[in-house]
Amino acid sequence: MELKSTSLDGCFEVKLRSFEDHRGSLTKVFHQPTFADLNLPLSFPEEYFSISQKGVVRGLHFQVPPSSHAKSVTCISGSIFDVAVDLRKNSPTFGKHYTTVIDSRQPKLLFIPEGFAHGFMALEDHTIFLNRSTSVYDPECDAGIKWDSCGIIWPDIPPIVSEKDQNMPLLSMFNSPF
Ligand SMILES: Cc1cn([C@H]2C[C@H](O)[C@@H](COP(=O)(O)OP(=O)(O)O[C@H]3O[C@@H](C)C(=O)[C@@H](O)[C@H]3O)O2)c(=O)[nH]c1=O
Repeated sequence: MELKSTSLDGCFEVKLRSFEDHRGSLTKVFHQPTFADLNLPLSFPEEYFSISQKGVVRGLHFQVPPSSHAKSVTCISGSIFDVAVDLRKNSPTFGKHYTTVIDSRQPKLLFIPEGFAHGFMALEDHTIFLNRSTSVYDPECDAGIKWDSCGIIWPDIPPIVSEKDQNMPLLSMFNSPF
């Protein structure tokens, strides 16, 4: 695993190691000693995957205090256009975003610290997104900002968005608790 900085302080890409042979491949998404060496969190009490068809947009999500958390996200089938938005009021990059394509065929993680919103668009049918969070899901603290309110240039694919996400507040109207 190899850490790469992004334009947002504290948000990292982590290149994953794959072992390939005639059967296929094996890729590690978590290795505790390596995460410790890279100064990344070691405890991820909730982990899940979602399956999306091409064009599905999920986000931009986060949990507010006292249940805010960091995330380690990746794509294990298909590919995603992944986005992190800095919501830390005192950050020089407040309101700015980082985007990257995560392709399951060239696997990498995006590590998103507390104080960020996260979202993605699935670029292929049957895309599988894998998320690990440093605290469990807390519906009381589950929050978001509208996916198209942050100046992100999304891929030119008709977006499929849930009603919940379509009704999220605009970034400009959002009073960040971070
Ligand atoms: C996010 C989440 C949802 N759920 C439940 C609540 C709900 O009934 C159902 C679907 O939830 P959502 O519509 O919020 O799922 P989804 O839109 O896929 O939410 C995810 O979006 C991406 C962008 C992220 O960054 C993730 O952290 C997460 O917020 O799953 C959990 O039990 N645990 C969780 O961690």
